[in-house]
Amino acid sequence: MATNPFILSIDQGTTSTRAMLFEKESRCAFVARREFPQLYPEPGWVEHDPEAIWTTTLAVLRDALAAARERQRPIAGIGITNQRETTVVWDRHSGKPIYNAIVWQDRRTARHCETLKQAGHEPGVMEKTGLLLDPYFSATKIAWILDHVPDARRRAEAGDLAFGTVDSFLLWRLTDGKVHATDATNAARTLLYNIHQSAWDRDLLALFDLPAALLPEVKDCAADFGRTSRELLGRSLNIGGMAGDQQAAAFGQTCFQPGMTKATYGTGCFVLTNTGSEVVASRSRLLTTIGYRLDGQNSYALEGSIFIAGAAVQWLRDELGLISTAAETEDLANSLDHNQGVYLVPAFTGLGAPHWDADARGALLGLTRGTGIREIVRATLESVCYQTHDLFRAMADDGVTATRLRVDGGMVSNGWLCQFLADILDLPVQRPVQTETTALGAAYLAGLQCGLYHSFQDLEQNWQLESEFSSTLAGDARTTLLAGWHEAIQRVRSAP
Ligand SMILES: Nc1ncnc2c1ncn2[C@@H]1O[C@H](COP(=O)(O)OP(=O)(O)O)[C@@H](O)[C@H]1O
Ligand SMILES: O=P(O)(O)OC[C@H](O)CO
Repeated sequence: MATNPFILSIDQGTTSTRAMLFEKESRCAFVARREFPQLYPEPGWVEHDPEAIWTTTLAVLRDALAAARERQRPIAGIGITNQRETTVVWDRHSGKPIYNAIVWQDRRTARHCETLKQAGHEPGVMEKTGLLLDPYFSATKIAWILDHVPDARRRAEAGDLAFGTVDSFLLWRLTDGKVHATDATNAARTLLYNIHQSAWDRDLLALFDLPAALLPEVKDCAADFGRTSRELLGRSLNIGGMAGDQQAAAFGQTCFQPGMTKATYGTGCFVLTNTGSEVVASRSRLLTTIGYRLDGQNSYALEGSIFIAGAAVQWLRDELGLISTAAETEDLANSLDHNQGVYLVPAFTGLGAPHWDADARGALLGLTRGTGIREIVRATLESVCYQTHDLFRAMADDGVTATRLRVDGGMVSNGWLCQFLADILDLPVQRPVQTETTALGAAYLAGLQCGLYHSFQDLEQNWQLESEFSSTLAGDARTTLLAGWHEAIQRVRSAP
């Protein structure tokens, strides 16, 4: 292996695409980032143009390769991590998508899911996939495309079309159509993959009326995913790591032992607890998912998914105009001793775990004549912490208890948020030095595959604590705050 190489990570997220160069010891040496348009063709629909996903990926990749060249450093391998569940169907011959990418947040298939639920299919689906019948996941999105794009179903059955989550689509393009593959963590979010047998499931394909010919091969998270096309990048680089972004973040946080838990605060918030080789079937409407697969062995996780976290701060900035930057929220929240009884329930796209109430809508409660910007901002940050608390309570009901929480994502630069989180969870909250853990996790997977790392210990020694936040709140104050929150949640539920 060449000396002192970088690992290149592609992080294709919901609102932007990033490429980063990592040093072996986890320092990020370079970041390129491009945003791309969010498309809302109808209420409740969210789409991306797959060509925008592709062109932003190519642009950030080229920037990262130029940065490595400038520093005269080789690239050991590429890791890919991605927004999960988002669905692309493309023509195998031309490589062109036949419809826009239907994004994980899209609710257009709510009725399809409801029909399947009414017919009693949810318990069987949950048993095999660890997921619920919700429009969040890929299967009903694929069916929608086949049912609405002329001739798509026939072409799918003839083997002319390919389905992939964003990782697969990018891999196909990067390898010039040579590789149609995904990894176990992304496959586990489709509603078509049996997480016990580690195989696409024929009965699930029949239930959603989807031909197997659409599907990619499923690999380990550290595996030979092929090489980048020389025509495309001028270099043939090994793609050796792949994982959905939340699983990659848990890997980047080195949550390798059962019980270790991370929460990533970006657009949404996703809490994952490692459950090791044990598949914990949630009784509390959390998701069971594959945390990572290495050497053919699954490590499982319990997941709580909150759809709106940082997006609520963006709403304060862009829709309400109450702040001009997200960072201002810290001082505004800090300037109050108490929330003054004001609660925001940011159910802008319904409620995720553990409620899964697609029809709930947001509300601001407890307003008085004295309520101002500071109270609303504080209620917004508090809502992110209360939602996390509800996930932890659900996990505890499932017999999974965390003793501390590792946090990452754009929001955790907000120290007030981290402190309130520790107060409400009554748990130590640990913020690492490297909070770009999603991209780092993909880099670690690629680094394991190319032999830059040899064991989990190599990765664990990279993890460094930046700050630990511990609860300073008295128990009865916590109980009172949570009682106010739960009353607010009841007020917005569509069917309490
Ligand atoms: N200091 C801050 N306080 C509160 N929220 C913040 C702060 N900085 C960023 N955010 C929020 O974090 C989100 C960005 O995080 P990021 O991890 O980049 O998200 P994503 O990868 O989902 O696009 C935005 O929604 C933004 O509003
Ligand atoms: O792109 P992010 O960071 O908002 O993450 C999206 C999740 O993967 C959706 O499940």
